[in-house]
Amino acid sequence: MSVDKQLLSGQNNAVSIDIVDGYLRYHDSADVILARLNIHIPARAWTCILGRSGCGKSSLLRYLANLLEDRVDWAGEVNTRPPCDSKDQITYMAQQDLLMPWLSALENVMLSTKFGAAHSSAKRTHLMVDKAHALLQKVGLKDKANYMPQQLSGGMRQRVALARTLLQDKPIILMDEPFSALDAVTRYRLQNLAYQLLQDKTVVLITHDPQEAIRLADQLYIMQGRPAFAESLIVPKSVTPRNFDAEFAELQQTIMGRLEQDYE
Ligand SMILES: Nc1ncnc2c1ncn2[C@@H]1O[C@H](COP(=O)(O)OP(=O)(O)OP(=O)(O)O)[C@@H](O)[C@H]1O
Repeated sequence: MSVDKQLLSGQNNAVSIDIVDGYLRYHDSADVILARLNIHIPARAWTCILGRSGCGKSSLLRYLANLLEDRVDWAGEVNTRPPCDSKDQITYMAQQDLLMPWLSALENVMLSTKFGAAHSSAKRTHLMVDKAHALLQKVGLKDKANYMPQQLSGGMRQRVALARTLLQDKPIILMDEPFSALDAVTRYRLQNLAYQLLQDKTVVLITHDPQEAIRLADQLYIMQGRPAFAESLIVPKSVTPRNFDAEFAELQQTIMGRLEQDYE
């Protein structure tokens, strides 16, 4: 497929990840953070991960995103299917929007195109600008393309970050509490938007919010213990994003019980 066609259509290659017997320890600490960690992350589905503060959720995500590089000892397997270099397949979206304050919303969405731009043709650049505008429209910020981050609300900034994530068009999206700093309604709306826009992606969402996890999860894990392992919980059969019902409430209660136990 030509670069232009790829840009227009998206890569659309589905990738699943299996973590087998994961073990993680920071070089500068004697504490083992993760051990015997087994997680199946299916392609084109949402895998949500909960766990007490400090259990190692971000460490796991950052390791998968290749952000910990030489700072940890890792043992165990991370198998992607189809086999691929996960570095090329992953976009990481953090709790903080990480927008560059000196760039406009549009330029922030296009940030990834600045790297390796040496080979960019004028046609490709033009195409990316069009695509960035189209994505800003999708996230409801069509009229804010030239706004600077400080002129946008927290929810708007996270929508710019979402558009930036989409522009990269990688099959795997790792989200580390992307909605946690937002008020309840903005969070709810952004969950729906992200769900809608990331339907063909393999998504891993770390959250502290059991309701968020239950609304969105096709696969749900709780990390617990010291060092932490992951337990899979069965989610309701209803379609996501789920509405609140008896099954939802029951699972929420189960999760709260597990989390509470783990603080003891
Ligand atoms: N660079 C580091 N060196 C040593 N230990 C670290 C480092 N970064 C994090 N840790 C430790 O690893 C453990 C897991 O941290 P991590 O941020 O992954 O937890 P978390 O589950 O994401 O927490 P939270 O939910 O509060 O964000 C913590 O005990 C933390 O102190």
